[in-house]
Amino acid sequence: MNHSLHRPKVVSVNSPSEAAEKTSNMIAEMLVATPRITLGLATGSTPIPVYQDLVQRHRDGTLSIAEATSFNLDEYLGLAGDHPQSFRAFMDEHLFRLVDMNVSRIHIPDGLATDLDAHTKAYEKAIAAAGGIDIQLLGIGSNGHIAFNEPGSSRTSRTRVVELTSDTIQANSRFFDRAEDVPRQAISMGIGTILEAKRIVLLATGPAKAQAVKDAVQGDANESCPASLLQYHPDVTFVLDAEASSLLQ
Ligand SMILES: N[C@@H]1[C@@H](O)[C@H](O)[C@@H](COP(=O)(O)O)O[C@@H]1O
Repeated sequence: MNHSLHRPKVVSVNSPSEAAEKTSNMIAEMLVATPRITLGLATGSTPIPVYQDLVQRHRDGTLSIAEATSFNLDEYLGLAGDHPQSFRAFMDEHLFRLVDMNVSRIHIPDGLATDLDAHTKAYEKAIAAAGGIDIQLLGIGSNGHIAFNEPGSSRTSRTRVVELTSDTIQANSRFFDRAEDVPRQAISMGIGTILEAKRIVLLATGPAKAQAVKDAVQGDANESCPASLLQYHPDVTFVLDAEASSLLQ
């Protein structure tokens, strides 16, 4: 494990759409240079314009994702992949069905897995067997969470079942009819898993992310802000719009 701290690179632009474009450029450039790449993918509202941009490039004939392998960060426990609020359904809707990805190389935790210990260990093994993640896309929760690694998650955590905090349940309730419908648990890659990606790009937009971004980039690296633990990785880029970067000094 890497024990030295690094200052993350910050790319700050004006609008959310420019931030998404910078992010999709990084991913597309890597895909064009190395089509057999392994992508780490994220859900949430923030990456939607990144996926739209990748889909557009595919439609324009300038990008193929056919050779790539992908691993998503997380999935709600208890939701089937075809449940409309599952992260699998989100990815199908925003990316997988709209590009030429090979379904056999798409990986996302199974919210209905029964032997969770075996399932989470197999997920880690599959990442390793694919040669590790070449570029991991991340968003950030307003409490600093990455994937579903809530405050208090260890730097060495691996893919596992996690409890969601009430702020996260509240924030994600906008996708559900009622807050009571939001699952209380999820399967999430760990921080240790994420830190093994060769390169990490975290996209954050909007004022609700400004404090978490400040804590992650300029605060101490500790478990109270999980994204601050990215300071242990030598190649992290935060791509921010003006609002998300507004508290950085
Ligand atoms: N597990 C996901 C995270 O991967 C994501 O970064 C976060 C922020 O989502 P949004 O981009 O919608 O603000 O939400 C969820 O909790």
